[in-house]
Amino acid sequence: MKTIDDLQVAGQRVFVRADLNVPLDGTTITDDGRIRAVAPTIAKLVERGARVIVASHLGRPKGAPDPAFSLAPAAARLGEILGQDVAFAADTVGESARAVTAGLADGQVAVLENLRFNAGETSKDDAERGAFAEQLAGLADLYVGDGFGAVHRKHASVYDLPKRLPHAAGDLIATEVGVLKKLTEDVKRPYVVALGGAKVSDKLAVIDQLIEKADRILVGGGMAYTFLKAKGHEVGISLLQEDQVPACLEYLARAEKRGVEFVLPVDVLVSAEFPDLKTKAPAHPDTVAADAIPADKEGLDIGPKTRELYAAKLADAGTVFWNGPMGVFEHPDYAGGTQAVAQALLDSPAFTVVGGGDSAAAVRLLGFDETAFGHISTGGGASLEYLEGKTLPGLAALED
Ligand SMILES: Nc1ncnc2c1ncn2[C@@H]1O[C@H](COP(=O)(O)OP(=O)(O)O)[C@@H](O)[C@H]1O
Ligand SMILES: O=C(OP(=O)(O)O)[C@H](O)COP(=O)(O)O
Repeated sequence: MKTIDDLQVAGQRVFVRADLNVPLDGTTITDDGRIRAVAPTIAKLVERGARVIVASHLGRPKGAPDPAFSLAPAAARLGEILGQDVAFAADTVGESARAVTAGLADGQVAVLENLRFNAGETSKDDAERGAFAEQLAGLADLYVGDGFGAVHRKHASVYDLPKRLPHAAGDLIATEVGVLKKLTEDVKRPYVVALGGAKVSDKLAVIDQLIEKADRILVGGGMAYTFLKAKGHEVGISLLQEDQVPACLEYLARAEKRGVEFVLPVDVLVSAEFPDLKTKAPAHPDTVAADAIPADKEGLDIGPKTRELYAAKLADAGTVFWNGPMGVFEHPDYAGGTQAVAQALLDSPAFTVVGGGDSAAAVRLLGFDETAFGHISTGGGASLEYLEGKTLPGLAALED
C-alpha cells in the first residue's frame, strides 16, 4: 500500500475519506476520538500545501439529506483540533461542494456534507455507486483513504473512488492495520474475544470465523439475546436477530466441538422501557437470570454475576479483542457491565485491543485512561472483519 509520502500533494486537491462518524447528543459531539485520530493525516497534508477535501458518513441516513445527521458539528470540531478555519459544504457533490472545493487555497481544508445523503454512496448497484464515485472524483486530483472504521463497506467513497484517482493510505489506516496484523500473526494465548453492541446482524456473522481463531468468546450487549433465544430462553422485547437463531445454534455446537469456550450472560438487567438517554432519568431496572427474562421486558446490560464471570474469563488472557459495549452504557444505570469489562481488561496482563466507535467512546466517557489499553481502534466492524481474515473493500482498493 502506498502512503502519503508517496504522493506529491502540494497544490493538489486531495480527497481524504475519513470516518467522522462520532456519537452526537443533538449537535453536541459526546466523543471526538475519531476526529482526533484522523487529524494528524489532515495536518500533514496541510503542512505539505495540499488543498484538503474531507469526506465521511455519519450515522445511517436513508440516502437523502437529513439534518439530524449533518457533519457540520464534526467539521467545526476538526477546525478546533487543527487550529485553522475549516470550510463546510452544505452538500456532497452539488453546487456548494463544487464552489467550496474550487475556492480552496494551498493548505486549506473543507469538509463535505454527509456522503450517505446520496443514495449512490451505499448502493448495491455497481453502476449507481460508480456514477456517484465519478461525481466525487470530479472534485479532487488525489485520494487518501483514512476512514478505517468504514473500510469493510463496499461503498462509493471507500471502494469505487480510489479506483478513479491516484491513491494512498493515510497514517491512521497504516497504524490500525499494523496493530491488527500482529493479532492475526502473533497472538499470545489464551486469545479472548468479547463481543457486544447493537449492530447484531453485521457482527453475528463474524463469529463463524472467530471460532476458528479464538480460545474463548464472551458475548454481551445486544448480541447476547439471539444466542439466549437459540438456547431456548425467552428474551422478551430484547434486541433479537430472529433469522440468525439457527446460525447461533450452529456456532454454539461448533465451538463446543472445537473446545472453544463460548460464554453467555447468566444474568441481565431488564426494563419495560428503553431508557431516556437525554434526561438520563433513573431507569430502575430489575436484575433477572438470563433464562428468566419476562416477556414484556428488554435486556439492557449484563448483570452483576455476569460481570464477575466475564472478569474471571479475562483475568488469564494473553490477548483480548473487545468490540461492542456490554449494555446501553450511555445511561448510567446500564453502564456497569461495560465499566466492569473495561476494568477487567486493564486488570489482566493481556495485550488488549478495544475496537469500535461506541466501544472506544464508552471507554473514554467512563473515565478510563485510553493509553492504558494496548490499542484503541477506531473501527469495530472493520477490525472484526480484518481479524476474520476477510478482504476488506477499502483496503483492497488502496492496494490496487
Ligand atoms: N442490550 C442492548 N440493547 C440495545 N442496545 C444495546 C445493548 N447493549 C449495547 N447496546 C448499544 O450498542 C451500541 C453500540 O453498538 P455498536 O455500534 O455495535 O458498537 P461499536 O460502535 O463499538 O462497534 C451502543 O449505543 C449501546 O447503547
Ligand atoms: O461506526 C462504525 O462502525 P462500528 O460501529 O463497527 O465501529 C463505522 O463508522 C461504520 O459505520 P456503519 O456500520 O454504519 O457502516
